[in-house]
Amino acid sequence: MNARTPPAGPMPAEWAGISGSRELIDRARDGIMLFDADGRIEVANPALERMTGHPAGELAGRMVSSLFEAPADGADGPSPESRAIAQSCRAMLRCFGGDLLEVTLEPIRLRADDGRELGGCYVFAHGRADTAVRDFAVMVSGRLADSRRQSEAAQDSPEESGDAELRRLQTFKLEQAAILERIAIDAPLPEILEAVIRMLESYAPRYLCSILLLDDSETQLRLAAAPSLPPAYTAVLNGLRIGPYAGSCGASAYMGRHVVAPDIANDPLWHDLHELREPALAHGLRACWSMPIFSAAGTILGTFAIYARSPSEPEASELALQHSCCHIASVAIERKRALQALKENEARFREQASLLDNTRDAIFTRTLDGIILFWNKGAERMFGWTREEAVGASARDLLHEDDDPVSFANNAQRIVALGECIFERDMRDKFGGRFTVEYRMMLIRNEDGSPKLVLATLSDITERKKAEAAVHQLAFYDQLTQLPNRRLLYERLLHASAVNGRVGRSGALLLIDLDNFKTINDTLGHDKGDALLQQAAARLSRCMRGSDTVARFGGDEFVVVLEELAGGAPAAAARAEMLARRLCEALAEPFDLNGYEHLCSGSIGITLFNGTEKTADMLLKEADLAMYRAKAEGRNCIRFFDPKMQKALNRRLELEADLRFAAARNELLLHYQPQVDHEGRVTGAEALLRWQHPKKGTISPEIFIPLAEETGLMVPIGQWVLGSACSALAAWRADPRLQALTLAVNVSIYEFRRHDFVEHLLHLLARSGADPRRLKIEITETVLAKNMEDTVEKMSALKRHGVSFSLDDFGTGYSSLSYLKQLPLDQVKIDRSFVRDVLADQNDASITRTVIALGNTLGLEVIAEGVETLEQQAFLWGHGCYAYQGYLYSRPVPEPAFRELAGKRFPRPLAEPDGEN
Ligand SMILES: Nc1nc2c(ncn2[C@@H]2O[C@H](COP(=O)(O)OP(=O)(O)OP(=O)(O)O)[C@@H](O)[C@H]2O)c(=O)[nH]1
Repeated sequence: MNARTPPAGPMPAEWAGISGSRELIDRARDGIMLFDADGRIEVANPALERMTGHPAGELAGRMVSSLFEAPADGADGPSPESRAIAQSCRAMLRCFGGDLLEVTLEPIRLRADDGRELGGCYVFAHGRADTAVRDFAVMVSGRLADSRRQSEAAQDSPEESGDAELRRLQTFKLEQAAILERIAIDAPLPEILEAVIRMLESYAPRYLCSILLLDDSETQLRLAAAPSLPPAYTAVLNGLRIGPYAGSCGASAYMGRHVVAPDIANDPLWHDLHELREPALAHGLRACWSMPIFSAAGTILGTFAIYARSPSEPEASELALQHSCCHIASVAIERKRALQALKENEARFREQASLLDNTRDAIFTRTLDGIILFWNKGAERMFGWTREEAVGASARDLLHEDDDPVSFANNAQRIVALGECIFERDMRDKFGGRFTVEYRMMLIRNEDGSPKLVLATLSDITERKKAEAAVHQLAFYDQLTQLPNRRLLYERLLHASAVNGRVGRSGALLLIDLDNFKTINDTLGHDKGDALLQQAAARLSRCMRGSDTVARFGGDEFVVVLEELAGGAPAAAARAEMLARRLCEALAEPFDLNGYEHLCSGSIGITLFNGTEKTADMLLKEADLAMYRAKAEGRNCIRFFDPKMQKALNRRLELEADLRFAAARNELLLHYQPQVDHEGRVTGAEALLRWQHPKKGTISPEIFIPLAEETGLMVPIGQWVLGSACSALAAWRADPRLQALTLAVNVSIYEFRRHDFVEHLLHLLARSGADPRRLKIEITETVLAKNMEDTVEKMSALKRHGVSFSLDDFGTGYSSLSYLKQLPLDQVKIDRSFVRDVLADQNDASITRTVIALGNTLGLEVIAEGVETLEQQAFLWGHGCYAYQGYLYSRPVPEPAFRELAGKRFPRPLAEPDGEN
């Protein structure tokens, strides 16, 4: 009791036996008053005083009616409708200052059998009255009424009857306490319910009781306890269907209220229930009062019935007892069911935990601070820590999260922000073993949404990672050297270009080709070749920074990609060259090929890049071009790709493409340059090839002839030239000015080397109708360099048909006299380079003289080309050269112009100029 709250007046004598009653009244939340038969307040509890504002102790002694605004039934306020317990009703309470307060009133009025008022108890509440308080008030009021009745009946010996009642009550209380204890120790429910019944039956031996429980379908009642009822009756009672006319219990459970059948034999509720009524009556059960057992939530759990052997209705005290028993039964049933639910939950949890234990994955939960709360068997297997060791420990220590604190801090933030996260991580177990996991974290929240804990699921993906790595290794690495292969190189190159472009830096691509590597394979064997490639790869790798790539491009070629070289292009070039030198030096160290010492070198081509303008293929082509230059310039050296080189290359490629179709498109044509004798007469012409390009105009033979030679186009072009020359010669036969002229045609070594060259030429001559004696084939010294026999044979064969031969560019090569003697030549031609400076350069003059002398000695005609001045002509004439060709007479001209020239007479040579060299 509150120290400031004074006791609510003295307790009437009858109340003294009900232990704890005063305290319950004083502590009740609801207002309680007890009044005597005159309607005078005996006790008013502190709650009532607080409600009404009346000073403490002031209510005791006042009339109940003074507290009500409008008493409904005359003197003492609302009149109860039943004999003892009326329905609750609304009432207006008069407060201390005169204010009115509307309350719910639970009236418990007590009357004697003759209808006399015995006083009673009122419970006031703002809402519904507390059922415990109400039950208590009912019980206390019942006891009070009984006690008053008995004291009236036994006026003579009040002490005696008071003592007996006190003992019965004490026994009842003790039994109640014992039952509560059994509930607390979780004794079986049937046992407890039986004890409740026995408690009432021993207090009131004239009664027999039963407890029935509503089944799950909520349509039938099942027998829970009825120790004193005849088994033949309980057998029929068990399974009783509830309903408005289903006997006292069936109706009580159906309607949810106290149902009294004062005489079973005549009661309408029992009327149609023969199967139950007959055995009841047969066993002497005449009255049945059934009360619903409510749960705390207000649902019906079952019924508690009291049977009497004679027709009767319950006294208020009996009702109070029944209430009390219902209450205890309700506590027992609810507790049992709660325990059952708890056990089922636990079993379910254990089952789920065992399922979690059966998975291969490690599953654990941790607080947000990282304290481990749950740790499954998978986690034990994965980490080596037992559940006992792990639960309560810090995940940070157990899982070595400090190895990577930043990442764990990030993940902790992510999980709170996003609710879950997945990542891969290398982990360590208790014994230091390492493995890789896929780590999934999920945030578990409280009902209000606040973070509660983290559920972690870890799958060991070490094997999968290894398999992936092996596949990756096969796909992206060279198996011999373990260097990145061509595929990975392309990726890195792409990445490097993109990065460099973004940051505005240059990168470099180096192509390294080992020099004469083939020889090692050929001389020492493939295994030594392999060993050299492996060692070379290792050396190249050692020279690299981590960010650079060295890849095996194929065969004995390696590619190095340098990313983000500092400074502009010149600095980048210098840096690339420095590294290339280092690479050369590294390769220059002797290699030990399983006991064989081998010296090796490499040729390196370098190109620079910036951004993604050039594709990987373009860069590789550039580096390749530069590398070939390095090879061409003696190997074991470094060359940069020069953009000019590329431009020339591109032009060449274009030209080559055009040249391929030039003949078919009629872009090729022959010009004719007259050849003149010392009398000034035209004796013939040299046919010179011209290419009239539709866009680029006339293209010089000095440009396109070497191109045709390099690209293999010389043969078809040469065939066109020969065919056209033959056609021209055939046409000349009809022109008296031309019919006696010879036509000189240049034949390249490529054509001449063809096995069917002779047949082909004869075929052209025959087909065109040209006179073979008018055709002069000009060959160069290179033709003579190889396979002399074949050359002589072909020349001789043609000569037999009248074709003559001139040796072009004589003196520029290495042809020896012995060659000249063997060849069936008709003419030698002095190269224009000697003629040009013949008057100014001693050497040229003496070579020219020698060639003329030689030709004359061998009986060969000598012709000089490039004759531009009369002085040159005079010199040549003076030294025995009687045939000339050059601008002095005419440039090469189209055929119509040549026809004109053919009849012309050019000036004869002058006398040899003075001061001959
Ligand atoms: N042992 C070995 N040889 C290879 C391998 N792959 C390619 N080769 C050979 O490597 C040689 C490459 O020769 P090239 O680079 O063309 O010629 P080289 O002899 O190095 O001559 P240069 O490059 O002009 O100095 C070829 O003979 C290939 O057969 C390999 O994996 N192992």
